Amino acid sequence: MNMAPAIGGLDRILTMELVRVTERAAVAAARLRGRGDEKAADQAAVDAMRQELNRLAIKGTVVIGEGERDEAPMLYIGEEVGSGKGPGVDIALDPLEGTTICAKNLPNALAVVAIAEKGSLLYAPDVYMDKIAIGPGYPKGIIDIDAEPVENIANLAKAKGVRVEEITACILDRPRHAKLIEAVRATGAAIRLIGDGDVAGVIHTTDPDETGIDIYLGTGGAPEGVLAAAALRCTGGQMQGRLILDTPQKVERAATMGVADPVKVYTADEMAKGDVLFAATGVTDGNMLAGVKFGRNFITTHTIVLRSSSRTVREIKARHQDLEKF
Ligand SMILES: O=P(O)(O)OC[C@H]1O[C@](O)(COP(=O)(O)O)[C@@H](O)[C@@H]1O
Repeated sequence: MNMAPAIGGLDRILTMELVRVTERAAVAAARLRGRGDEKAADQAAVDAMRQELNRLAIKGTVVIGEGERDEAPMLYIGEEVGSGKGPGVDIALDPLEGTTICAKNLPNALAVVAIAEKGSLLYAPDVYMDKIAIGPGYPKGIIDIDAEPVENIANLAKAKGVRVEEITACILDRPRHAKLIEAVRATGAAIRLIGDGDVAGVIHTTDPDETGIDIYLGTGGAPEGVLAAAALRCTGGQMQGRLILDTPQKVERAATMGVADPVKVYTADEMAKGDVLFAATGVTDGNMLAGVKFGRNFITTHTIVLRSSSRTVREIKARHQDLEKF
């Protein structure tokens, strides 16, 4: 008997179940923090996440995953997960978002998963995506991926009621962003340059008082873009993303995944439709989530779990005493 009726599409009990999925992946990765071995940490997170996903009462298909089938044993695109006894759902995941961050034990590595109704997530190929994002509470239309940074930042400062100098933009520290960085600095706004981890970068815009980040700008992975969009759908922020399909092969590949217009600008609503559940657990300490702590008698994890249909934001700090399970 199903005790928890589906409200807004997905069974709400899944929201809490999802926490275990990212908790386990985060603990597995955290055991390999700071060891300089990206691959080992990623594999540990993948194995732990797969094990927990397979306990969920869903018929899940990984649509945003760790690459193609031939790259197994990673959680590949098209892999079926779950017990097979529940509803069919789309799953976007990154068992270790920020593999290098974890290997160096730097801030903001996360274990991340999003679940949506079948056919609701953008099937993004593993290409780059141009992204712009701000948090909730601003009028629609104040950011535009095609506008100059000066315009987006001025609009945001005005809507926030602060001076441009009091705005902070988060940008991945990459040579490809040299012009963008110059343009943002020319506005007078501050930049937080991050080495990796733009899912966290986008999510940080949803709570500027806590994180100090007002806007995310720049180019990162498209799969990470869909994951971030899923989070923003739940918190009410605004995001735009455009796939960078700069070769005929990429255009063709995207077309086989259902992308008819190669230059389309997707909003968060278009990248993650319907009822969406999202969970992220800190692997390393970060601006929003604490990393995994290994104590004498228990392991501590810190997770946010979000749901779009209710806009609920839950923060779960868990003490895991049954250490055998980890
Ligand atoms: O390192 P690149 O090629 O600039 O790609 C940027 C992407 O890599 C990341 O920084 C880290 O991704 P991984 O966890 O796969 O290492 C993402 O957050 C970001 O979207």
